Order: sequence, then C-alpha cells, then structure tokens
Amino acid sequence: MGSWPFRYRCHVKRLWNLCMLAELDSWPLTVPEKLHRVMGVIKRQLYVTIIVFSIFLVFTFSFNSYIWSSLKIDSKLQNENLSGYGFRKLLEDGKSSADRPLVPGSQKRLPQCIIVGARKCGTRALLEFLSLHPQIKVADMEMHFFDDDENYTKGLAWYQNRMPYALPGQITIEKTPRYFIAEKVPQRIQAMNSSVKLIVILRNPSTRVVSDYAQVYANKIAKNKTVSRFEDVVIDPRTNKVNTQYKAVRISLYYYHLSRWYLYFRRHQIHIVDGDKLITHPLEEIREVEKFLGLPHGISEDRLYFNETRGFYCMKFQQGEHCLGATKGRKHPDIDPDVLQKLHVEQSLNQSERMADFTDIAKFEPIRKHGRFH
Ligand SMILES: Nc1ncnc2c1ncn2[C@@H]1O[C@H](COP(=O)(O)OS(=O)(=O)O)[C@@H](OP(=O)(O)O)[C@H]1O
Repeated sequence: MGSWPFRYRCHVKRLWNLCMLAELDSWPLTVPEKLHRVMGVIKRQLYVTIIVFSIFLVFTFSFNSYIWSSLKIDSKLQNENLSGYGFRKLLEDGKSSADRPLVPGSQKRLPQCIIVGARKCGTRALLEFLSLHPQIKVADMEMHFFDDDENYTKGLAWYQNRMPYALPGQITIEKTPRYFIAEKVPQRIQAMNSSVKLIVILRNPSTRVVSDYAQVYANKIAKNKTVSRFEDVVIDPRTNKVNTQYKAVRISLYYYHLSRWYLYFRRHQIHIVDGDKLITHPLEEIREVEKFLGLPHGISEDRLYFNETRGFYCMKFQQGEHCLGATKGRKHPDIDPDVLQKLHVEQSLNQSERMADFTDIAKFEPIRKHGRFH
C-alpha cells in the first residue's frame, strides 16, 4: 500500500505497459487473445470518454440557453429604438420576460388592446409607461401584422406567437404606429376581434410633422444621403401652399384617418390620448387609459419622475431608472416661423370644420384642440 500519487503512477505505468503490449508478454494468453483484451480496454475507455463529453455538452448548452433567455439578449437589443426597452426589461422586477413561459398558467394571447398610432406622437412612451401596470403585458416590438401583407398572410397563429406571455386577467397590448394610416388595417383588426380596444395617441399635428421630419432627417444623415430643408418639402413651390402630398403632412391629417377607423369600430372602443399632455402630465393620461381598459390604478406616482437632463419623464425601478432611447425626444430643427405659421393655419383649415362632427365626444377634446390654430 503506497501513498495515492504512488498508486496513481503505478496505474498509469500499468496502462502504458498494457498499451505497449509489454505486459501482455507475461499473460498466459495467445497473441489474438491478448489483442482482443487490449481492444476491450480501449473500447471501454472510448465509451467513458463519449459519455463524459456528452454530459458536458448537454450541461453547457442548457446553461447557456438559460442565461441567454434570462437576459433576453437577442437581435432586438441591437435595434436602437428598442435598446432602452430591452434594458428596462432587464431591470424590471416581478414580471416574467416575454420569452419565458415560466409563470404557470401564462399564455400568449391575441392583443385585447392595440395602440394604432400615430407615428411620432408618443406611442413608445405610452406603451412603456403602461407596461409598469401589473395587469398589462406589452409586446416589445412593433408587430406590423395588419399593415404588412406578407406578415398578414402568415395568419393569426403567427401573430399570437409573437405576443408576450400573459396571465389570465392581464391585458396584452401591442403598438404599431403605421396602423393608423394604413388603409386595410381597421377592417383586418375588426375581422380579428370586433370588440377589441383601440388607443390612438395624437399631438399637435404641426409639431408631429416637424418630429417626423427630424426622424427622417436623422436617418438620412446616418446613411450619408442628401437631405432637403423642412421649408422646401412642406411648402409646394408651385402653389406656395402646404404640400399635402408630403407624407409627414398627410399623416397629420388626423380627421381623414380617424374617419376610416370609425367606419369599423364604435366610438367607445377608441380612446384618444393627448400626446402633448403625455409629455407634460403622463400620469393623468395614464389614468384615463386605465379607466378605458377597465383596470384599477396600477402605476403609482413614484414610478415616473421628470428627468431634467432629458427634458422628459422617465421610469423608476427597484434596480435603477430608465429613460426612452435617444431617438425619442430629439432636438427639432429651427424652422422659418412663416412656414410654421402656414402649416398651423392650413392644417387647421383642413381639419377644424370636419372635426366638429366629433364634438359630441369628450374624448375628442385633444383633436379639436389640435384641429384649431393655436
Ligand atoms: N417620456 C418621454 N420620453 C421621450 N419621448 C417622449 C416621452 N413622452 C412623449 N415623448 C414623445 O414621443 C415622441 C416619439 O413618438 P413615438 O414613440 O410615437 O415615435 S415612433 O413613431 O415610434 O417613432 C417624441 O417625439 P420627438 O420629441 O419629436 O422626438 C417625444 O416627444
């Protein structure tokens, strides 16, 4: 009996001798028998190695996928618009992340409420603020299901599968601002669920045009493309009037788009959020949305705070704070005041009389306000 290093050395030496067939000379066996035994030893070693290696691989893959799904590190986080949102989800406490059905009883469901736009009116801020509510689950990404024919043909099962897991009693919400202006969308949403709840967020239509222009401008600069001055795209040089063919102006013709939605949905199904007020008094607008969704207050005042550096409200979590990404709250360009005045007046002329059709609905207050020159 020696110490274990000594015994270990003996074993190694014996194996080595065995492999070299040196030890076999002392065995009372024929050469083929000896070879058969050696092959047996080698086979056993091989099996053990394969089993150990497989266990190692299985463990490594399971561990990695658990870590990745926990952190939700996927391509979404590379999207600048969503990076802040991904970060917020990492900070978020007490809610399961969208891709982990870890809470028993949670399911992916078609949305009971959709934020349908409008673009650059605060759709992301509204969605993120609402996600603080324990009875609301929001889809991180813009789905573009009803406005994109290719996605739409993939069917409702595809759409549903992209929704977050939600518990019974939780409301699933998605937002895609382009729905507001896409012709086929209201009819398609109605076909999915005729009693769905819709949220439209609107802000001063002229400010929206400027915000839209600022976004397109920033994207073009990033791609080294040529950019036109705001004044040149907003005013038609032939008529010296506002160019209603300019897409950013067309999106701001709220009356035109809303009329289409009211062909398919009853008035109580559509809630209008004042996007300008969402910037200055977010909690008041959120309370209205809670009421519309039939939910109790679920977002306490201390979850939102005004961030002086950003100039916007941001969110508080146990582990930190979170503001929207840099693509929200851009600095708007300085614009010729005469052009801005023209935009205000002509847009209000386009809308104000027709907005009167809706004056019996209290919820249209923001539109009526924005429809007039102010
Ligand atoms: N809390 C908070 N933080 C940052 N930004 C806020 C917030 N609340 C509203 N907003 C306004 O949201 C505007 C962007 O609107 P959307 O999110 O609808 O844009 S998008 O259509 O999804 O690109 C964005 O427009 P711009 O200021 O023109 O960038 C903001 O004014």
